[in-house]
Amino acid sequence: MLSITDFRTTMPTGMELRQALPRAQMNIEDAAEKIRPLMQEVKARGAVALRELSEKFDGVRPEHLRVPEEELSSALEQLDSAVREAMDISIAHNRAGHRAQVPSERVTEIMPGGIVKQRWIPVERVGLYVPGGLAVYPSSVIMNVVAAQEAGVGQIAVASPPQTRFGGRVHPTILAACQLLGVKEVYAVGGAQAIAMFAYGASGEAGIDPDPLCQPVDVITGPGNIYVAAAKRLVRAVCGIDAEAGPTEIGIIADKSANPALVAADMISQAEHDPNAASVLFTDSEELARKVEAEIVPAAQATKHSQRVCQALSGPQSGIVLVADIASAIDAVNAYAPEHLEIHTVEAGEVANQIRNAGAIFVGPYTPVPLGDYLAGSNHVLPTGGTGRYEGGLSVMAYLKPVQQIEYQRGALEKMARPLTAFADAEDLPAHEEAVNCRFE
Ligand SMILES: NC(=O)c1ccc[n+]([C@@H]2O[C@H](COP(=O)([O-])OP(=O)(O)OC[C@H]3O[C@@H](n4cnc5c(N)ncnc54)[C@H](O)[C@@H]3O)[C@@H](O)[C@H]2O)c1
Ligand SMILES: N[C@H](CO)Cc1c[nH]c[nH+]1
Ligand SMILES: [Zn+2]
Repeated sequence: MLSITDFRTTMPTGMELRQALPRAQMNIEDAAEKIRPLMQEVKARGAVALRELSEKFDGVRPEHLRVPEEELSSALEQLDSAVREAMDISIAHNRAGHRAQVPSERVTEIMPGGIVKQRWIPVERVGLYVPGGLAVYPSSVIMNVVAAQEAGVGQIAVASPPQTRFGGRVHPTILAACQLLGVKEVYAVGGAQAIAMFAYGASGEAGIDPDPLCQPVDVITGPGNIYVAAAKRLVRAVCGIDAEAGPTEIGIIADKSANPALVAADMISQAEHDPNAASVLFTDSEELARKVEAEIVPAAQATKHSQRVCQALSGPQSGIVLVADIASAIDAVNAYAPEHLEIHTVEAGEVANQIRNAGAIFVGPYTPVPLGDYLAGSNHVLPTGGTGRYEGGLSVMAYLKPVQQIEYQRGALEKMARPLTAFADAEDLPAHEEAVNCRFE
């Protein structure tokens, strides 16, 4: 079921290594070309286009694109008590984790009478995407909303696909999570069309919706399938986004001390998200590789979402990478930059310290990815497709702008007049020096 890439005798380096590792064939650029026209439709025709696109991609035409407030409150009233309790724990853990990320304002005295203040200002309005195609993700409501709230964002809007099973409404657990967190602006809009609605704003349909239906936002965050990730890439010129958090990936570094049943279970757990999900094992033990394959085949066939799990595990994006030693496994992982990385080796903490590129790192056999998906207090919205080489997971920083505030007194500016004149002369910008010198004439 899992393909084998054998680097034990020779391992490529640099660009060649990146290309030799298991990766999905469908790339985000191809997906972007497919959805570009539909995003222009939303920009031009607002709610009318949103309803047409829902019919085409979600198989249902939502009556209310903007979810009425009564739907939100009744969803929370009807929420199962065990799920409510789990959400409460997740919210508390995530609040603690995200509050600790908020940087404090800093004032630096550069010279007597001259200060630079580093401020962190939240953006005004954000659009948060919550997936709802093959599975529904109330946990992603918590991951997005708690991070935005802890950053101090004032206006929070959420979008999630309309569900055929619920007559074109957003899934009730997603609505309940929104209500629990005090989010009142929720849209039954999914996929790339939701990202377009947030980026460009959308007019309402005459006689049905308020007009405008949705105002444009400053930042869009949240996970989704390849079309959602591609749409976020396309709107980068008009608003901020978090990392490209596309189809899920798990990388596992394991040595012969690892428990093959746990490794197999964790690879299956993330494969169940999407047929395009990737599960890759990096190991220096051929014996472990054999045992994992023996565990994974029957387990993948028996699990509830067997079809998409088997498709994900046998696709070109998944497999086993055999390496000469754990140092080579670390190099291969750094070249791959998995969304999630689990470490099942002796001295797992030391291996973790050598990882440079991964969305989140899960250390030891008692820290499986599903813990981070729901309850660990870390964020599960994480970079995929190798973007973890230069982007991090969702945090309060996605919603905060660093702004420098500068204040010099007369004496400090006077001291800087001479060197400033020299700079302005060197750049042949005499009006710059005049703007300073005129203050002292
Ligand atoms: N990286 C992360 O942080 C992270 C976190 C959670 C989930 N995920 C990923 O989110 C994804 C959720 O995917 P999903 O499909 O279940 O839900 P989704 O909400 O992301 O996508 C569903 C939407 O996709 C659109 N769509 C479907 N087929 C299309 C097509 N052919 N062309 C254009 N648009 C199309 C539809 O509009 C639909 O509303 C999974 O890939 C999962 O692995 C990633
Ligand atoms: N593993 C996903 C991140 O890629 C997050 C998630 C939500 N629910 C279950 N899992
Ligand atoms: Zn998951």
